[in-house]
Amino acid sequence: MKKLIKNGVIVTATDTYEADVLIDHQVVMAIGHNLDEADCEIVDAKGCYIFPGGIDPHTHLDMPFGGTVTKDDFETGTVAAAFGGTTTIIDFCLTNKGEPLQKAIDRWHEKSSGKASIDYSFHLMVSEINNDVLAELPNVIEKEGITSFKVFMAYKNVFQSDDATLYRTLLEAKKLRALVMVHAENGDVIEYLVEQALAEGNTDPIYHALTRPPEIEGEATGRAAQLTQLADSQLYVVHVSCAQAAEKIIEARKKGANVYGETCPQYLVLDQTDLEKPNFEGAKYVWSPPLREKWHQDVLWQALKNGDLQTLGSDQCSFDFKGQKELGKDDFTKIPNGGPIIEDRFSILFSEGVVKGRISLNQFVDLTSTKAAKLFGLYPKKGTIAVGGDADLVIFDPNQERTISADTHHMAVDYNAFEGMTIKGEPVSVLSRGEFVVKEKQFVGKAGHGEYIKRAKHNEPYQLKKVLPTNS
Ligand SMILES: NC(=O)NCCC(=O)O
Ligand SMILES: [Zn+2]
Ligand SMILES: [Zn+2]
Repeated sequence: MKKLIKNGVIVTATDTYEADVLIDHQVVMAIGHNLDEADCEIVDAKGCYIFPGGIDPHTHLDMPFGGTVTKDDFETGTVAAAFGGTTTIIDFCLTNKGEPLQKAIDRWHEKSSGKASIDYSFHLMVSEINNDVLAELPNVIEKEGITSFKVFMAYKNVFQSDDATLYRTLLEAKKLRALVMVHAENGDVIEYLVEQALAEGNTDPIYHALTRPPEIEGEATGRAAQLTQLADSQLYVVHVSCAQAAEKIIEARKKGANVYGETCPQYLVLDQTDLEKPNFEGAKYVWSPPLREKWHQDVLWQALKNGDLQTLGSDQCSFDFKGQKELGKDDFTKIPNGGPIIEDRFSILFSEGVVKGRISLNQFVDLTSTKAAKLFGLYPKKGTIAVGGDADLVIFDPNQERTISADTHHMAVDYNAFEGMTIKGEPVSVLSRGEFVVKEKQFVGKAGHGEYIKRAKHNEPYQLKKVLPTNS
């Protein structure tokens, strides 16, 4: 059924204006005033903003890590994402050395197919470059529409690749017009610092942060940026946590390099002292890169405001405290890294960013949706509100307040890292391709509604299907 959203204020990355939105055939059919109401379900958005659906470019759902598997899968993770105003996620497909890339991609399709209630796509981890991989990569782009490759510079003996692999991936990505993503930390030095800490009997969660100092992230970010310039390629640095890494991105961008950066809500709001919480509670705050001293937050906010960092990912990677985080009770290196954030990414940025005057309303949309759509080949199908684009919309009440809690969140985990934090501004209703997924704060979507999206190449527009006339 056609829908007409009336009385709301549309906000895109560039404009803020009052207009109604007519939805049909899954897309935005018209934007304006006095639109034809015939056969329409009328949705009143009075007092609300209408935002493009959030795009979370960094999730790990149903992902094996450290001998366990993330608690949220494509079913629970996408329900929680929808409650939080996110209508598209891009998840990381992990690969194994020696295994055909297609096999890994098929495994990720099996994990997600029929489960997601919002649209999704994949990035592909590249851990080695050899003739088999080189032969498969064009197919990954053409057949699967996977146009971003992830290289880990950390997690030694698990995910970590060497510099030659990163450099060769950058060269290949330039040729194929894909975007290379890096987890930028110096894994070799981390391994040495970890060995030292354990030898001295330092096993508490805080040592996770102390063995991964910010210089280690800054060094790896600078190295990746330099290799990108050498290859004349393009780079996206995931989960930037500190001033040292942000500085390297700013420096590279000033030289005209195609280097982009993402940060995450945890680095904007939480800090290293959380790792010192008693009764092993610090384990709830183990991310890589780790939480930093509080002053880094100001640098990250400034970088978001100035456009030096372009996106906000959640890095959703959730493990229960009981039974999963507890694996590292006697040894911080065994604490599974990551946390549950997919649900609160959008509202935390609104509350801490827009409400507190750190970023504008239009920057909020750019950071949570538009820039990711542009960088990852989804724009203008997604990432804005425009005729012909998918009707992925968030009806957002800027005055509603909520206190974040594991008792009320929709993620599958037994804790929330932002427990007790009050946020202002909440999605009321969320639509994915014209269908309500969340209506008046109730989940009304269904597993399997979410479609796998084959993306366009880096910096190329997604070719929209022709919009059908409203009476067809
Ligand atoms: N970030 C984190 O701690 N866990 C997820 C895996 C990764 O992104 O490095
Ligand atoms: Zn990472
Ligand atoms: Zn991640």
